[in-house]
Amino acid sequence: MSSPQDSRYDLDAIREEIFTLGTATLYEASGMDCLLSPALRPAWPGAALVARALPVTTAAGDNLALHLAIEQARPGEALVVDAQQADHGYWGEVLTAFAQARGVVGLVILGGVRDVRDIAARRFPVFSTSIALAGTSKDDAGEIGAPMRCGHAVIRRGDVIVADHDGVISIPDDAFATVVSRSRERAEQETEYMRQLEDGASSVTLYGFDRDGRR
Ligand SMILES: O=C([O-])CC(=O)C(=O)O
Ligand SMILES: [Mg+2]
Repeated sequence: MSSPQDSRYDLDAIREEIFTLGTATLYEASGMDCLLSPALRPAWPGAALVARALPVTTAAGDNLALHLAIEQARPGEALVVDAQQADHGYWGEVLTAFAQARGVVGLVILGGVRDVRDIAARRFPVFSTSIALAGTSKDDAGEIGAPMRCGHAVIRRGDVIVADHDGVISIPDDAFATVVSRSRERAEQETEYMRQLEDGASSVTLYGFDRDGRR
């Protein structure tokens, strides 16, 4: 299993470039089924995340697994949680403070969060399917670290999670270097397209069509 320790890819060195490339470019360049649910949205404007995934599954309406997962997480990991998309406040300021103290760097949760003003003040990146007030029980230990399916993507511990204003993707470590280099090429090509469009070119011609829409 890959992990932050044995990874070949230094995410810290490339984080700013990944934020600039963005999930839309990384996803298109990957050619992979690596999209998590489009229902996942940032809990505060400007939240962005590049980190190693620690997959977690909770019972609906129960957040004990999140407390346990923070204890088990390695610094630099982000929790990627299937909380059954239930509208409960599984996570808030208390868990954010605990996570930050342990070096956990973000949260992606198919479920609800609360205390978003305080989470934003702490600059802790959170992506959730809802903002929800309802509390949770603490009865079920859930599953921590096991591979997790989300849409067409399967998320394993140590996969690279990228999340921003456009969405959330998950890329296996051994594919990440190729995805980044293809993304750089794609971004360069789009910069050139933009230059030509601003000079009066048409996207119809740039994409290789004639005026009747034929290639
Ligand atoms: O208390 C909870 O279970 C969730 C929450 O609001 C917090 O972490 O602050
Ligand atoms: Mg709270």
